[in-house]
Amino acid sequence: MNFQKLQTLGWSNFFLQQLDFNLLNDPDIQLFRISVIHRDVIKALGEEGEKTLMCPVEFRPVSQFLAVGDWVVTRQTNEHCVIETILEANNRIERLSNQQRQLICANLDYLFIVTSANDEFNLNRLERYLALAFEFDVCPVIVLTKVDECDDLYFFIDKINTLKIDYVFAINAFDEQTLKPLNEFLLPTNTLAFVGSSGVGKSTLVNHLFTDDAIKYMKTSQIREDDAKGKHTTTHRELLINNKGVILIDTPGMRELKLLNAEQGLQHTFSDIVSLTQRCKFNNCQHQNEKGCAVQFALESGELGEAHYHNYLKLQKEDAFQKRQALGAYAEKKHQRELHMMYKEHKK
Ligand SMILES: Nc1nc2c(ncn2[C@@H]2O[C@H](COP(=O)(O)OP(=O)(O)OP(=O)(O)O)[C@@H](O)[C@H]2O)c(=O)[nH]1
Ligand SMILES: [Zn+2]
Repeated sequence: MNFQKLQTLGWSNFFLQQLDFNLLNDPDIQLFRISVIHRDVIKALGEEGEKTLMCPVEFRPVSQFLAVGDWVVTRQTNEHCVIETILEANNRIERLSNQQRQLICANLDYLFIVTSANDEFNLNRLERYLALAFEFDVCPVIVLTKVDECDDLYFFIDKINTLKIDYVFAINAFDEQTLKPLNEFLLPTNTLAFVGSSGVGKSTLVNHLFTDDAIKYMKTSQIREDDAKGKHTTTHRELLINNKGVILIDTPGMRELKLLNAEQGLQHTFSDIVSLTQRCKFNNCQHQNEKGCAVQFALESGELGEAHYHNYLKLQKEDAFQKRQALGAYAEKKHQRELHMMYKEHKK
């Protein structure tokens, strides 16, 4: 096996230790890093480039067992290259979708959390992204974009500093000088992913950080697939390596992670209920049997549909649960960090 080649794909001793060494002499055995998961089509990068893999039934549904960025051991049969083992990952980002966990990506070194120095900026949202990074054990890097467009940079920086994060960068994507400090993360075999709201400048940043070659590579990395109906659909490659050897994971799931910020979405989606709650007699109304509850009144009069209301309650509960879970891990990590700082100060 050509481990040198595999290392350029992010292979490390952590994975090597998991291998059964008898397997290494078996000519039918190969190692791959998953590069695309599109419905049932799984592609992966290995010693000899990209290959389509077969996923056996015990690893289905795929989204619950396998993520882009995972390492797998495969066995070549007459017809297929079949996944035999999924190696334990350094980390895996997942989310709950219809009560089921869904894997999004695996084996990240850094999660770039992108936000912009304008109205989009929201400390709450940043906290939820950080919570996600800490929950799944990925090192967060906060990138504040569009600093060229704001008057008071320190308004934003001061807020970000309250989060006590090691890596914070303020950039103008079109000013090379401001991008330079990011080079410390752009090392060969590092795997990165970007999250952040739409329009904050993720693609712009990726295009700048990943040199011209990589952009061309991204543009030409469309893959044509036959879907079940025999039609051609186009997917793009979800794990990319630029000419410096930096690895980028960009999956649809990663882009949709903004859904984590469900609270605002809920308020928006159920604005009719939210405005009803503002008409309740008591500020702390639980909308159960309280006197003067506008919600109960609207339910009784039929102004508010039962199903609509129950859907709101259900989603609100789910969101609160996810937030508690995530913030729990975040609060814990923040606490540990503060202890560590105190300890360091003390030693000085
Ligand atoms: N002035 C300024 N504009 C920027 C900067 N970064 C990005 N932009 C602009 O912001 C707009 C949105 O940038 P995108 O890179 O498409 O944002 P995105 O986060 O990828 O958005 P989605 O693809 O919707 O998720 C574009 O018009 C960019 O040119 C910056 O640092 N300064
Ligand atoms: Zn009420």
